[in-house]
Amino acid sequence: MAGDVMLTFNPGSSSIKLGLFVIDAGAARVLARRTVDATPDGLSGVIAKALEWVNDAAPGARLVATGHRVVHGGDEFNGPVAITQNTLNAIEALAPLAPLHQPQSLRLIHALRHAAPALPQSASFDTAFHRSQSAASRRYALPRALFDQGIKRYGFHGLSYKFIASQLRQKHPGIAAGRVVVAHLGSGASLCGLLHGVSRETSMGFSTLDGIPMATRSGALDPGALLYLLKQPGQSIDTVEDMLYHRSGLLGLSGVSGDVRELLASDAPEAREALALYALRIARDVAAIATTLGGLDALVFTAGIGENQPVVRDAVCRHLAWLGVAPDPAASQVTVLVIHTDEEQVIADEACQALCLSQITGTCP
Ligand SMILES: Nc1ncnc2c1ncn2[C@@H]1O[C@H](COP(=O)(O)OP(=O)(O)O)[C@@H](O)[C@H]1O
Ligand SMILES: CC(=O)OP(=O)(O)O
Ligand SMILES: [Mg+2]
Repeated sequence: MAGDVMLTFNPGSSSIKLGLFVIDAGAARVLARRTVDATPDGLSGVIAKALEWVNDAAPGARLVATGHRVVHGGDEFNGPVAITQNTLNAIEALAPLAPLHQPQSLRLIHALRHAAPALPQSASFDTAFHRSQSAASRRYALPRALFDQGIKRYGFHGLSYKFIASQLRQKHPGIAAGRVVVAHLGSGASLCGLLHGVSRETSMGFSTLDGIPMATRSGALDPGALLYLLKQPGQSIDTVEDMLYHRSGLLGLSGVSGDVRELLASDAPEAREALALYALRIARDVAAIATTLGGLDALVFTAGIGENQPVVRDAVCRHLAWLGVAPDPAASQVTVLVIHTDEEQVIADEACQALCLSQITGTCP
């Protein structure tokens, strides 16, 4: 096929999702998708594989741009940007704030710059969608100076929430105008409270560890427990960090797996307990976020677990019966929806915006 195409990279905690988009009149339409597993050491291999995939899936097409999901945009970025040396420096400075994700994006961006130096690249930030939150929602009850030093609740999964908000506007305008909690339940997981489609609260805070338990991450933890652990003889910061990011959550609780599918198939009582605790913690945070919103009109489930696991959805809904949520849509006062998320489409749309693609491709409408 001839024509112009764009490649998107969405490095998550469990995989890298690639998207291939046709660019037409400055807009992106999906052509193909692919998920690759990537260990940090093999990332340059991912670039070679991705470029080969573009040639196979769109033979003869011209690759005109790439877009990256970058998890942390800090206070620097409130929307997508073209990657230049300056923006790259700012993204690099934020890497310690998202140690599971940011270094992956940086390796991909550098490897692409090396492989295709003239190819325009853009960055789309998970944090940008939450910039609409009030200072009260973004503050920790810490000495005020720390907020000014960046110790605040940034929130993540913003590309997913942006997509869900746009789906609600298009397909459920009445709900989009109301009080909605979106549960993004993937390997990484968080909740977002939307008021009129705008983020007002989220369960993840300063880092991607906060909020509800995840596949291998702990979720919210008493800071006192962390201090205690760090003071134990022989304990290093690196071991505690590894435990919180890689050995906790559903994996740590069950001792079986971080994958909900394996937990559901397991007979181990620890697996059942892990799933029960997961649903309770999600429901507790939905209720907390509903308080910020002043009530709840709809609950939306999305991402790998949210979209595919009715057992988890039903367990969450049962805990929220007192709020008017029921698994059976006919019996529920609160609308319960399952909406497929598409972070790749948001990355592609934002790349068109950040890179002025209609100018690059000469197809200005
Ligand atoms: N039918 C399913 N298909 C895919 N993923 C599923 C399914 N059921 C549950 N999952 C869960 O979804 C997780 C992946 O979700 P995803 O949103 O792709 O996460 P991430 O972007 O964080 O890698 C897996 O760890 C798995 O536990
Ligand atoms: C921010 C985050 O946790 O992302 P993911 O769910 O893709 O790992
Ligand atoms: Mg993800």
